[in-house]
Amino acid sequence: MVACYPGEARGRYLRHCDTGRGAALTAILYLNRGWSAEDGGQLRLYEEGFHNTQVRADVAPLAGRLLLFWATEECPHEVLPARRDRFAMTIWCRDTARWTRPGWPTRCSDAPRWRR
Ligand SMILES: O=C(O)CCC(=O)C(=O)O
Ligand SMILES: [Fe+2]
Repeated sequence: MVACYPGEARGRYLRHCDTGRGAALTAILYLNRGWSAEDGGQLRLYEEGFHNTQVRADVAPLAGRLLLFWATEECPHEVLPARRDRFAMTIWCRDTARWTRPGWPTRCSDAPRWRR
């Protein structure tokens, strides 16, 4: 999917998790040349937990930047208001093994964790 967040309307996407898309991983490629901090539109990542408001990181949507994160409650996120048109190409990577293999974790908190 390619999404455009219109700058004129201060396009944004409120805090959510990418659950319900049948995906294990979200992959986003940003397409915005010459993006600066004043343009807003950062992807704000929160600490794990749907209601957790602690900010983990703000990521600028710079052209060529590829961002990967779990499409689970482990990675709540939102797109902050953009002040110019903001483009992003997203692929939700499915993991069919999750549904077919007995005992496979259905929540990332049950799976082996990345070291931070
Ligand atoms: O464009 C982004 O940085 C994130 C978009 C997003 O969260 C989504 O499409 O679910
Ligand atoms: Fe999302």
